[in-house]
Amino acid sequence: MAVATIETSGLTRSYGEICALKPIDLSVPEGEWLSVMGHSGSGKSTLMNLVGGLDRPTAGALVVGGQDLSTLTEDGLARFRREYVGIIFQQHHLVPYLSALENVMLSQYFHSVPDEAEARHALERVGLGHRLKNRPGELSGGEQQRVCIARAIINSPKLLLGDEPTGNLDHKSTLMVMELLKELRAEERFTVVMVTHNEEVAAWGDRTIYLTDGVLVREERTRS
Ligand SMILES: Nc1ncnc2c1ncn2[C@@H]1O[C@H](COP(=O)(O)OP(=O)(O)OP(=O)(O)O)[C@@H](O)[C@H]1O
Repeated sequence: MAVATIETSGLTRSYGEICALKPIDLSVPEGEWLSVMGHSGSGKSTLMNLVGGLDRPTAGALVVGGQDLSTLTEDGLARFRREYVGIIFQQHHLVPYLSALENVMLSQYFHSVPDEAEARHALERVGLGHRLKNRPGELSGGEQQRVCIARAIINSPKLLLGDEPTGNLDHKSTLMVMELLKELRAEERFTVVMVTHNEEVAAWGDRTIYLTDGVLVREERTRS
């Protein structure tokens, strides 16, 4: 898989009676940073989960990096996620009794072979070279989120997904995390899809789409 383009056509996801995502046509070029906004329950996470191969569409076409995700087997989807996608959640999902370094190495374990030097380097890149041995409970919210970023980028994903990654952070930590993501993206050129409730966070992207009740109602270019 060479490039992280996303192409959807009539992409739909229903949960029984609930149509979480009405047919959506979306085209995200390689390297774009797309922000996804909308009120609670508008379908933001549903869309993010689909493009990240964490969920399957009910109908429509979904092609990411040239792969039609709707036709992949469970194993194929798992491989897609492993080789292609990095995810940062609002809840950190760090293991509380493991150090920052061990948390990053744990994710390597699922992708390939744990490599301490590589994990250390990833933590240094997010400015945590001095906090390797600390457990999540000993780190600030912003630092914990930076461990998550190290974990997400360690396998050089082509697509980085964020589900409210700064939702629990104060203004200063939010700025630090966004600045860090911007720097990493300038170096690695990955495509970003970031769900947020915060206009200021959305403005870090190139383009913002707005969902209402599962419908893409509006889009805005945030940067030239
Ligand atoms: N697994 C599920 N089973 C049933 N309904 C679901 C499921 N996941 C999401 N939904 C429903 O789909 C709709 C869209 O949910 P989604 O989580 O995508 O919204 P969201 O915009 O991300 O909301 P929030 O900002 O609150 O996280 C909601 O009505 C939600 O209740």
